[in-house]
Amino acid sequence: MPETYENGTEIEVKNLNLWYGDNHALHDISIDIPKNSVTAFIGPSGCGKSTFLRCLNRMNDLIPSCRIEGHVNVSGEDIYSRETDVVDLRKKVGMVFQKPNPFPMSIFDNISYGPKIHGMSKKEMPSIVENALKSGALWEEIADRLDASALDLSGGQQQRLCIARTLAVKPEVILFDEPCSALDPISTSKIEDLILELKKDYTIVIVTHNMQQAARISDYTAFFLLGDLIEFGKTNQIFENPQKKETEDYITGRFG
Ligand SMILES: Nc1ncnc2c1ncn2[C@@H]1O[C@H](COP(=O)(O)OP(=O)(O)OP(=O)(O)O)[C@@H](O)[C@H]1O
Repeated sequence: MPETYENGTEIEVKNLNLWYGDNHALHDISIDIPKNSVTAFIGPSGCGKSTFLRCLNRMNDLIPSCRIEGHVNVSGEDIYSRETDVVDLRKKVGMVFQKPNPFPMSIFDNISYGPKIHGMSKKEMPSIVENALKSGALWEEIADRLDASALDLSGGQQQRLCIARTLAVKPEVILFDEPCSALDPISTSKIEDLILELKKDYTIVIVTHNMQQAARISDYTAFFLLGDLIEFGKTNQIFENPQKKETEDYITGRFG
């Protein structure tokens, strides 16, 4: 595991175990995720990537059979402590899902929804919406139709809207769960460019099935297999000089 990071550590996970009923799905995971960087989680289907990602903003709380042991600190805060307010946590640690999921309302209302809930001032809403759409690389395409339904946007635009919606509440971390798997190559490349831009201001963690994508956009890569974190390191080291045979087999396409 890398020891120190240029921008410091954003997320510290220690000895995290997770069960769905009797299924022990994550085994004693410990990892330090660097600030203002892109960290990719890779591994074959069912290895626990999405489950682990969801641990980082307590999305698994919504699954009744799920039990978690261990520690997760986000910018120094123990997110599984009794005092943690989950709504505040999910503001700090935003999430973008595999399929774009805009609300069935206007573009403007999609972006202003979160800021309103978090009590941001109504007067500032137009500038909050504009800034979020600019940061989400969507403003120029839709500035003249903020009242149109978000559902009329293309799939790629919807995904950038969902990213802008996450940015509008000013998170510190953004979790991406295979954000491009429903998108064409051009939309995918726009999202990848956007992620590279966003890492200047945010800590990014992305689950991807696409190893070329991990190699293109991530600074660090974690390889998971059957609920174990097998190897974690700088992306070029993981891809060019993996230390574990399982990583090498996966990277070179021998399985998975
Ligand atoms: N809601 C759930 N309830 C019960 N078991 C689950 C649930 N979600 C995931 N699992 C199980 O946990 C394990 C890890 O699944 P997970 O979806 O995290 O893997 P993954 O690596 O993200 O897979 P994929 O790449 O296919 O999305 C699998 O055995 C899966 O069946």
